[in-house]
Amino acid sequence: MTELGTGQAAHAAQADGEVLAELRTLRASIDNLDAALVHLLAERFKCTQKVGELKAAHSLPPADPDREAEQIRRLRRLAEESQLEPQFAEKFLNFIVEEVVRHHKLIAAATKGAKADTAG
Ligand SMILES: C=C(O[C@@H]1C=C(C(=O)O)C=C[C@H]1O)C(=O)O
Repeated sequence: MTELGTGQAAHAAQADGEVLAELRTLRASIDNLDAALVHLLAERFKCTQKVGELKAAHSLPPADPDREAEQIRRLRRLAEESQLEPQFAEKFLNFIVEEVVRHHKLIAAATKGAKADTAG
């Protein structure tokens, strides 16, 4: 490898500095977006917790496949419009819904147990 002249070395160091500055700026935005995602997910889970309690109280099934299919169709369309891979949007929703349904099953079991206890 050839040695860089003083001018070239200074130029390379400046370019590195600019690259690092851009990386830092982009990462600051990524950190803000990740924080927003966590907050959005926390709010979503607060809603789904209430849905789970409502369903358990009225003996409704924990999962609703028709509703899920409708949500997938909608999110795939929104993803396409936003230049996000629809397949990724579908996978992401399925990942969240799977966790929600797991919670709903636990709530249903706990509600059943509590009813059985009070039935004496
Ligand atoms: C939240 C619900 O329960 C489940 C979870 C869903 C979700 O996380 O969006 C959607 C449908 C159901 O399988 C619901 O029925 O609305």
